[in-house]
Amino acid sequence: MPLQCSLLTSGDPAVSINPTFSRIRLDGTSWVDVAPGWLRGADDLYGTLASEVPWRQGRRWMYERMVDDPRLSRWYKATEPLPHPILATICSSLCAHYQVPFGSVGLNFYRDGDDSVAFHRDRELRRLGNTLIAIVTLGARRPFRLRPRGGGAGRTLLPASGDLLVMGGRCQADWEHAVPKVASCGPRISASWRWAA
Ligand SMILES: O=C(O)CCC(=O)C(=O)O
Ligand SMILES: [Fe+2]
Repeated sequence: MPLQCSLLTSGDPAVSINPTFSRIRLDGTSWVDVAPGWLRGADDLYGTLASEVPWRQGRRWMYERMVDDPRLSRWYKATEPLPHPILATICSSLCAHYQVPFGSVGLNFYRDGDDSVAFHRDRELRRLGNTLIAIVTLGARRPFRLRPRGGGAGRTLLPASGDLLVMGGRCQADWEHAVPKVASCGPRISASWRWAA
């Protein structure tokens, strides 16, 4: 599906040279950084990844039967060739900004508003009190929701194409996040990198 063109989101992908980071404090120990327009050319990168990544259909057991995950995904091991060189540049920029070694990249493809990911904590990080998950949005803007595990008010962010969102601190231990289904929207790919202390 073609995406709306804009000067910042079309063209060769590149990390912005003067991004603005804002930190949203979720509570005393969990936070989310947001850097709007962090990646330029995000719609072009969306186009390349949508057509060239060998997407996989994940499946899981639910109520005693196997169901398809409502999204496609592809995780790259550190040793695997990446589908676009900018993914390595993004990883280096994130490492430089946060001064930690981010690892391999995971890609998720939400084909339309019916694709989603339910509230969850990232499995391998959920017992840890100091983690970073950096997510770059490519394509459609969709709500990204956060809610405290113990109950209470949540937050809804609306990352647009090229925006960077980074969950940090105890965000995996104490908060859950989701990309809920929406009535109608274009396709979105998220690219994510993880680090744990
Ligand atoms: O697509 C996103 O923005 C979030 C994906 C996510 O939370 C996950 O794959 O664990
Ligand atoms: Fe997640």
